[in-house]
Amino acid sequence: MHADRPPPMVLSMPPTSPSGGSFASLWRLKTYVRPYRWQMLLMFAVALGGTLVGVAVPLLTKAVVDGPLRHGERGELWQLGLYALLFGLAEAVLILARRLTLATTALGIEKDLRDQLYAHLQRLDVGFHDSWQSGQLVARMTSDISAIRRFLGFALIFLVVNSVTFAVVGVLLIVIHPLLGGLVVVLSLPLSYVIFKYERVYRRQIRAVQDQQGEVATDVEESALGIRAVKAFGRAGFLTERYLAKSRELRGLQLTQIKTLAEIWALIIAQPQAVLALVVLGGGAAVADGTLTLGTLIAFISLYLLLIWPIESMGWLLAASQEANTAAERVFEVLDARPRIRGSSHGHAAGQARVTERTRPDAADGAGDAEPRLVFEHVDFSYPVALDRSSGTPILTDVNLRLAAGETVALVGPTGCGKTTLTALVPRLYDVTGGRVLLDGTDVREMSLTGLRARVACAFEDPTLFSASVRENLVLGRPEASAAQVEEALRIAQAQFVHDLPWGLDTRVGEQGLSLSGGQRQRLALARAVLGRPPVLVLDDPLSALDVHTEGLVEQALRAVLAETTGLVVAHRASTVLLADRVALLGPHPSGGHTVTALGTHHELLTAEPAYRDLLSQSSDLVEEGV
Ligand SMILES: Nc1ncnc2c1ncn2[C@@H]1O[C@H](COP(=O)(O)OP(=O)(O)OP(=O)(O)O)[C@@H](O)[C@H]1O
Repeated sequence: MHADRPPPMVLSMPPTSPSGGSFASLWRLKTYVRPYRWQMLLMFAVALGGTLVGVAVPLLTKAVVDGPLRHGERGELWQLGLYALLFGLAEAVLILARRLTLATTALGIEKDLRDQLYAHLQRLDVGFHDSWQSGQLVARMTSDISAIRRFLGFALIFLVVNSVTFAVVGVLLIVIHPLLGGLVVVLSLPLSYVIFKYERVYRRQIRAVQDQQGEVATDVEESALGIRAVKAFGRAGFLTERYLAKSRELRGLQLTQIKTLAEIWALIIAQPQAVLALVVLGGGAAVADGTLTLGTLIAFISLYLLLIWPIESMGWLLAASQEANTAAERVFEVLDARPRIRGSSHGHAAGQARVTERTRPDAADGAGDAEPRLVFEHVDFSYPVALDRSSGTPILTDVNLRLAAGETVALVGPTGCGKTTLTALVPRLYDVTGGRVLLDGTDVREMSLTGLRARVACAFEDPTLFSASVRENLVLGRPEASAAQVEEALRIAQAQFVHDLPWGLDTRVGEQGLSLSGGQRQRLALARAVLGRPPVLVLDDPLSALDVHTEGLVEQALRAVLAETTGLVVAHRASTVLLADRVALLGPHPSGGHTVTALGTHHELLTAEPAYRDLLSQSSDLVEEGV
């Protein structure tokens, strides 16, 4: 890595050095090849058939030269000519069959691998995605998988076919003329050694290129997604510089890789030509001496010429194999990552594994004696800073909070104190590192993920809309929602503006669709969360992007929703705080991280907690009202 290179935009990076044996990762692809084994076998058989037919032609030539030509027998010539024609036709048909099977097989394996990688990425937890650059994942899904397809559909077949050609032709050459044949075989040994040496160097170089391609893809993606910020802050120049530096580095790495490849190719091309010159010289002398027939020399040279393309293509084939091996290595790095957040295999709904009286947190943490719906019990949390390390700096320490059914609690605290983090523990975007979160008495880790997420709906601070219709975006978490439920959710979130969009609820929004304002997006995200009236609603500053008038209307409707559901609401603004029955104030914990330092109604905290008053001091109307 260059010293002047900017630090990565992620907390940790996936492994970047090659691991395992030379072709260890390619070998692991066998599971994906197995369903296509018959097609693969057919491909090998057809390719080998084509090669053997090709080998037969020089032998036929020898028969023609040493037989009919030498003895002037025309009848035999016609027969041999017919054989040559049949062999030629057979070769053409076999090549056609190979190409047709190859396309469907290789594309089928590529699709299976890509589909599985995509599904795996969806299964992996948020912590994994936090620590991987998205460009690296995109590069693995696209260019790496294509490199694997090229290998399986072409390089692998020819590696096998070429090896068989070497063996068959090598034996035939020795049989035809042991001395010349032996010379050809012995002279090919140093070349094999040099190729083996180069292969290790090339492997490292190709991995560096592929990783750098991921870096460049990340830069392109970031600047495309963040184009508004880039323009607004006039940072296009800075980002272009950063991109150019990475692009230059990629070019440098590619040039080094090409230089290595060029050296291997030069050797691979020079060696057979030099051997051919020796064969022509030695063979010519033997024919002149009468120790070798002309037909044998022609057959020998024709057979040797059959080896030239396989030898020359070895450079390309080895390069393609190495590229595919490192590509497979990079794909398996993702496939091998295990989701750290999994639903319980029992998949039971709330109700089992109830909290005993002994383990219940203090009643002072809220919710009185009623059976609490949502409980944070001695919760600790720290973000995993690296894939292989389990914990970093504590963010939350010993958080205790109980929310009764139907109660709404607002989370208030200085910026960066962990409010959003605390809400993310409910739908298990992250798992607690200590303590537990209970929903209706069941540890959320003991529930099935589908069950849990059907009971908990969230609206995040940054409302993400997908490239899909408004309706598809709305029913994301509840595909079964009725039209009436969608309408109700739109009313609660004051998002009826969607009916005025060019195609109403069918209008495409998101990245490739119509651009919506921040407030509009926030209202859609809110409608998505309240759709189907989930038992637990987690809202991260739901009113932040709304104008005063809309805010009032949303607040009113949301109040009605929150009266019937249990709500955990991150509040930065005093108006949001007023949606809640009680407020949990987050502040520093003596042993690091943040915890709930005060709990009570808005008015209680205003009177008793100077820190709370300070935090809300900007909303002076509420402070005055409270006091
Ligand atoms: N994905 C992440 N990986 C590592 N650290 C994170 C991650 N997300 C947040 N943090 C860190 O955790 C801390 C708490 O962040 P969080 O977003 O929960 O705070 P917050 O109270 O919601 O802040 P704000 O009021 O500004 O929205 C911050 O120090 C932040 O840098």
